[in-house]
Amino acid sequence: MPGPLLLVAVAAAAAAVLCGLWSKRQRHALPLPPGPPADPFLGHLRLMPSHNPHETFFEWSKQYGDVMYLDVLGKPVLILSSEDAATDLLDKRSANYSDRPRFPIYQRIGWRDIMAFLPYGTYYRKLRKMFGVPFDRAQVAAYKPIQEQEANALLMNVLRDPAALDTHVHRYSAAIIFEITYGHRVRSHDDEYFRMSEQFIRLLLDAGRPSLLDISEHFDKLPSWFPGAWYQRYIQDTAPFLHHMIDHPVAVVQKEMAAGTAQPSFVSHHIDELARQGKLTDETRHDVRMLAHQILGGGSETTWHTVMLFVACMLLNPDAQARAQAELDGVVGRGRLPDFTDRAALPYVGALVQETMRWNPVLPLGVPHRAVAEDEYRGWRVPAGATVLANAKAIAWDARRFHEPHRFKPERFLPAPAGAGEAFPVGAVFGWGRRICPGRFLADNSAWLAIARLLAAFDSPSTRLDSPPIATLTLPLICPSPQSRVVMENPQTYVAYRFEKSGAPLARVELPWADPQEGEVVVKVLASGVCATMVP
Ligand code: HEM
Repeated sequence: MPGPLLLVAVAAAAAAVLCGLWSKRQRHALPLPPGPPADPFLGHLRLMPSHNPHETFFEWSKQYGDVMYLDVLGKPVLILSSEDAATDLLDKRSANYSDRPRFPIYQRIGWRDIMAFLPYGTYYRKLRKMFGVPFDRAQVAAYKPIQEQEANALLMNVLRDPAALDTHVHRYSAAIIFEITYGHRVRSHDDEYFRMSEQFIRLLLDAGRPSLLDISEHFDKLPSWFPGAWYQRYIQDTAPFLHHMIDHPVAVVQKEMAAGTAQPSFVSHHIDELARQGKLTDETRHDVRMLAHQILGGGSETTWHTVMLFVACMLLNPDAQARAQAELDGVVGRGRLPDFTDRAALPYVGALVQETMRWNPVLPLGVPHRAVAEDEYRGWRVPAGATVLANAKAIAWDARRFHEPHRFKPERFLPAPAGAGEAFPVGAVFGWGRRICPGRFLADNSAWLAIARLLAAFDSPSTRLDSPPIATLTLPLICPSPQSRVVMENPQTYVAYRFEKSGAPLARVELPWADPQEGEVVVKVLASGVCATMVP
């Protein structure tokens, strides 16, 4: 005879199973979230925008709401266009929404084990743990000297060749990553690693951005003549190069470690640690290689685009630039460059960095998540396997959270009464739940430093490139004394100096303020960068 406790347990289990079946059936009967009218066979395929899908989704969300359903060749896609919906599903229910859809192109070019594209599971969690510690909030402080050194190189490069600003900013973001990851210092634009990262970006751009079609489960089944079959060449071109890019730098670190010349780095740390634990195998070496490559993939282009976006924002919003420069002048003065110790005293510059990130999120649809099991949300059914996209642009431009969201207004993030006290949309910028960007603390420091120093040293370089220099100075490139005293020839006009040596232009400096008074300008060429001071 079974005891009463066992009977109760069996009855409870049966009830739970029946309840589960019943609620599953009931959930299955729920309607799908709203969306534009679909074709009976192709679903929304023909409506799918090939360019800037986030803009189209943003427009659709005004009609269909913040939880929108699309069907792409039978694949369910959910678009979340509000902070509430994205937080409810991707943060609060992240046990179900931390998976990724398959990325067939990426898998074929060699990114099978790239953490950002891995399904949520044991292997992903292992890699995320290995990735996490060196980039947590406290640990990233160790990288500040690298960021400062590269910010100085950025200023010098902009000074020498302002027209190549984009390349200089790319070098800044890539060089930080290369030194942290492989202990490799980028010393020139011809650096082998920097060239590799340029070629990598070119390949991505040449091939075009993978579209929503590429994340479809059906991608593998598409014939090569199918519109958009450019991927065939893309895979051919990219795979061997990527292989080299993934393997080579780690092989170099291992050689240097054997020779005792390796600089401390993410790779050397993990190899040492694995060896110490007796776990250094081909398999774990592969993990380290893929993680190291992931740091560049996740961290370089995003930071580069953030800084370039800042330049665009300054060209469009000179008042915000002037206000940030006034704050820098007041706190830092003009005799040195800002550094991390000034950060807390520069609230407007901090808000300006945040507003740059909000105004045009670098990843406007984030990275897709995937619902593992069927779910119910606000009375709608979310099918198992649905791709879930958070529309960062719609969230960052939500008029219920941000006043005049289309306008660039750093002060929105300043606490009242100085500003509107609005909350920075972390999710829209850095993602959600267990998949939130693990490089966000490093990224935040890199973006802040580059922006603060560019503001301190230059005044919209790209707008002033065409201004003819009004004074030509002859200075050696590296000044023998740290200070060179220069008298301005025409103080009323905009200041642009060309440094020449033996008649050949070496560099041109544009001083960071627009209306100098009459007097002398002291141009300091410091080991740590360039700055200039007005002497009344
Ligand atoms: C301003 C710069 C950056 C922005 C805007 C940014 C943004 C993002 C976003 C939106 C995601 C997707 C999160 C999600 O799935 O919900 C992501 C993922 C990721 N980011 Fe960043 N990121 C930046 C810099 C970095 C840096 C510097 C690193 C490396 C040090 C990095 C490494 C990664 C990795 C590894 C992932 C994948 C995480 C996962 O799937 O678990 N990112 N990032």
